[in-house]
Amino acid sequence: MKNFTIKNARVVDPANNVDKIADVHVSNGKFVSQSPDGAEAIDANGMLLIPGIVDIHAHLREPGQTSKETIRTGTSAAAAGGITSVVAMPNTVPAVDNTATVKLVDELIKQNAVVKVYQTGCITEGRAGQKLAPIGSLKNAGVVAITDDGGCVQNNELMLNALQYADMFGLLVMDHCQEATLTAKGQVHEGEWSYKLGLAGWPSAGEDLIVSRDVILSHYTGARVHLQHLSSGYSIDIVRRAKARGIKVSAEATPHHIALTAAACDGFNTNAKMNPPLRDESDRLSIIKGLCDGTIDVIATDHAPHSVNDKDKEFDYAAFGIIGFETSFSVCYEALVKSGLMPLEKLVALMTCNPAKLLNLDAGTLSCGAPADFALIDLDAEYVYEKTFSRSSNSPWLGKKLCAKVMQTFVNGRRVYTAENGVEV
Ligand SMILES: NC(=O)N[C@@H](CC(=O)O)C(=O)O
Ligand SMILES: [Zn+2]
Ligand SMILES: [Zn+2]
Repeated sequence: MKNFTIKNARVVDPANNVDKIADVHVSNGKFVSQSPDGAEAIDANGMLLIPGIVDIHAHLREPGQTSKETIRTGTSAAAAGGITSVVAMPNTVPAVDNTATVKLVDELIKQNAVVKVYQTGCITEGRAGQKLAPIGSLKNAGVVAITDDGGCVQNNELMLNALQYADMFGLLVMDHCQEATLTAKGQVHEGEWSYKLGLAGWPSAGEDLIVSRDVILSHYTGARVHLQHLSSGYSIDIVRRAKARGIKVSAEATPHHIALTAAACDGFNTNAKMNPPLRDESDRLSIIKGLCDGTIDVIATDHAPHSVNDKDKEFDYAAFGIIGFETSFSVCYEALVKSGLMPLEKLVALMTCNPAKLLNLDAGTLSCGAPADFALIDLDAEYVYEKTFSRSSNSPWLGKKLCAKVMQTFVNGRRVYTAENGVEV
């Protein structure tokens, strides 16, 4: 299927301000302006056609934790979610804190990835927060950002140095914002549900402190900083004010913090246990306000697979994190667009061109000459979320009814997924 035209789709391409019924032409893996020679016609029948989703926060677990996920299983799940570019976090075993590991993972990606995968490197050696990783070498080896995700650099001087070094190399620092003394023992958001369940509380002040610290350091150094998976309403106020002052800060939110609150932990549901925790309805509404007014730039899944062994235990002992690739678009569409809170074009921007722009990736648009990465979605479909291509099944939406189903996903003009036949490698 080298040359083809998708006909009669509702094409939404926020990078080009497009929302109309149109034909989309593909030749040799790229979007082109006219129907190419010998093009096969594919009737999309009014389905939604969007640029492939760009997910800048995900855990693929390879190397080291392949019982939870592999690059093959993780990227298969991504394809099923309409995601064509994935940015992998470096908290693998070993952690991606040196060039040799970047090269090893690159090989694994080349051999196994179903969609495009970009790597991040660690801020500190072994994510231990003691000594900077070789940031310049990591950049030369191809990482697109650095982060100690899963943990947060507590030492302010080290973080200041990280921002300065990364800036010299044109690398973005992404931070998992969490002050250790306030959060180390936390299980669920401190409030109604920590009291009801009798579990250790996790105050949002732990996030707010580091968000403030990072804003201050970004202001001081002039370096960019990106705040991962924000969960606290007050954090979003801090980012809003920082942006108004011209500080180079960006932020992301996850589908679960957009759609759920701590109430999902009722019954000690470990599939609602994650880092940072689900919080109050007021926090959820602040996140949505932040997405609508541009304070939060990006939606990213924080796809975090964990095996049944890691999850099916007492709440205190269960691992933090949920899978999110396959449900991301459906969950956000329902919470944001179907609810009338946000136009479809805005949601698509938050999931495609905004994240691509943040990391300067050649993705997120249907522009002529761009790689033909796109997804076809049936907005009217309702379905029960059951099977998962992920090796793990730690999702609060398993067995639940969702809407807006990804029907087909294309990478470089090649169909890699259909709802009918699954992943085509
Ligand atoms: N989000 C999570 O709850 N867990 C992530 C780590 C992280 O994103 O902080 C994981 O690697 O399992
Ligand atoms: Zn994190
Ligand atoms: Zn993460």
